[in-house]
Amino acid sequence: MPALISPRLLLFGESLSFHKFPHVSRNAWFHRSVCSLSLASLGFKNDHETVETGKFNEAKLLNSLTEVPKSKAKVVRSHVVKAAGPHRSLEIDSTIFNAKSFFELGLPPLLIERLEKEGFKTPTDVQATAIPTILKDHDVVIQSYTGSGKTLAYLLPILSEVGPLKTITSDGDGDGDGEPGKKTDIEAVIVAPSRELGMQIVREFEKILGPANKKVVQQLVGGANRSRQEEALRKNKPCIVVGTPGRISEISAAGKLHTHGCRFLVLDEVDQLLSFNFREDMHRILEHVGRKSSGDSRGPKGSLAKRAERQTVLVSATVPFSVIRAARSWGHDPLLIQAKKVISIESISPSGPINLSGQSTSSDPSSNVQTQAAIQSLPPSLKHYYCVTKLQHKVDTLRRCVHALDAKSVIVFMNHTKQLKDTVFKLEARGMIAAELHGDLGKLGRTTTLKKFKNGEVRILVTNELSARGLDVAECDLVVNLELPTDSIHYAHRAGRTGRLGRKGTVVTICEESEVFVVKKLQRQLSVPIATCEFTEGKFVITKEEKAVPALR
Ligand SMILES: Nc1ncnc2c1ncn2[C@@H]1O[C@H](COP(=O)(O)OP(=O)(O)OP(=O)(O)O)[C@@H](O)[C@H]1O
Repeated sequence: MPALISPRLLLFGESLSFHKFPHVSRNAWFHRSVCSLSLASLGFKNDHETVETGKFNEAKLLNSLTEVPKSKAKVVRSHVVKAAGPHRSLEIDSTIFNAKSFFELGLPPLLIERLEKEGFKTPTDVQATAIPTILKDHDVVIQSYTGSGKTLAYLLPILSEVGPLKTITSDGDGDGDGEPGKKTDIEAVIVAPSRELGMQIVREFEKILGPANKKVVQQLVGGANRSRQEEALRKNKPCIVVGTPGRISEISAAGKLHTHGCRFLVLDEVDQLLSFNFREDMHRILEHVGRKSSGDSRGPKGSLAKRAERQTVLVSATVPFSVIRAARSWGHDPLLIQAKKVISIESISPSGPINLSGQSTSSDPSSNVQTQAAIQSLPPSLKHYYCVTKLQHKVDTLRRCVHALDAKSVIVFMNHTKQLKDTVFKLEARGMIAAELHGDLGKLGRTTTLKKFKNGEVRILVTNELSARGLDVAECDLVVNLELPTDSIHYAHRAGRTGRLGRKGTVVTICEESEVFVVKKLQRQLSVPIATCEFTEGKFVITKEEKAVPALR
């Protein structure tokens, strides 16, 4: 049971920003010794030479692969991302960034130039660990908390080897075929479970590639005109495609997408892509994209030799054991990459729950697969609360919650479309600017709503699981569960829509008395304190501050 540390009543007026609440770091709970691999065992040597130092700083990278106590972590700079439209800017905690530049990670100069132009100066921890590992041709699983920059962690190594920004090799074009400019096949396939996420990844690629190179990447998402996508493939000959499983496999089955020579296969939100819904399409993709690894685990692959196999990158904030199993069967000596750790997947026990730190698994009955998968998926800067109310008062409690916290950009999660529509209607009746986002809306409706929410025209987005994964709205400062998520994994992805990239964020679960036990269970499973709160007379009142008992002990 969670230990109650201070059953006191805290009062905060509207004038006080909720960002100023005392922050309880989760890091202490998760500080465990890890089975980190050395750089040598990963094959990191001197081949990432930099002009600045003349030599790749191995010691520095080794530091990045081992746990650094927070107090000793270097603060590089404070990153403040500009808010779109009338949004305010939320401050980013700079400890998420390690003291390292993209330059030191072995990325090519053209790519670094583009990164600088777009304002990306310093890699996040997971990027600093993932980029050199992927550049060394390893198959990987990238697991780090929501909003920690996992997209660039795989996108940058791909652009180092594919497209116009890549490293120039001796044959002049970087593809090792000795024929500059010749390209017949797709070189990277990125799969995402939703249309919105797919489009977001495309935009991230386009941002880095720059306006002149937009055609290098093609989106193949469902809900959009398929023949137009096929026409673009034929005309533009992109080397990277990003899409949803159904659309990619459809176009591939029609013979319009040639991926047999593909070098990179990325499955973003892989645990969701492994679900039953996507089974057939994923099967086709795995069979037709690149050449699967032989599974021969003898010795590392020659990094200079041209790869004959595809490199498989699996990505998610939540990694259940099914993902570890998948990585083993689809990859070659796969590695698990976390913010400052690299763990051999072979060292993770095949039986029982997965312990992401590489330790032996716990005998604690609470440490089941769900717990293990969701743990470490939440940004440490998030604060979690729950508020008990009657079913018929939920929307009113939501309104009071938004007012009391003075939240500017709110995502409200519900489970059923009908109730979701009712909530929007009620919020609007109370003078709040709200909009619905769910799968029943048409493509145009979804895009427009999302755009309005991102630019601040809509204050409250009422949605369902469609938006729980990957949606990146920097200025979202409050997530509300108006209906409970089904489990800790769903809670983690919902919660992760706020507190992006080290920003502060608040998650409030509004539930009935009979549902409190579920919140307590989530607290235990996620090992985060979820305090009880109330909203009275425009004030946010913490009625009980809880301290979570770590799930893994
Ligand atoms: N090094 C960096 N410097 C500044 N901004 C960055 C950096 N890396 C990523 N970002 C920005 O941080 C935001 C969050 O990144 P991203 O969406 O990749 O997180 P994520 O870990 O994939 O989250 P989720 O698990 O929710 O999908 C994005 O807006 C991205 O552009």
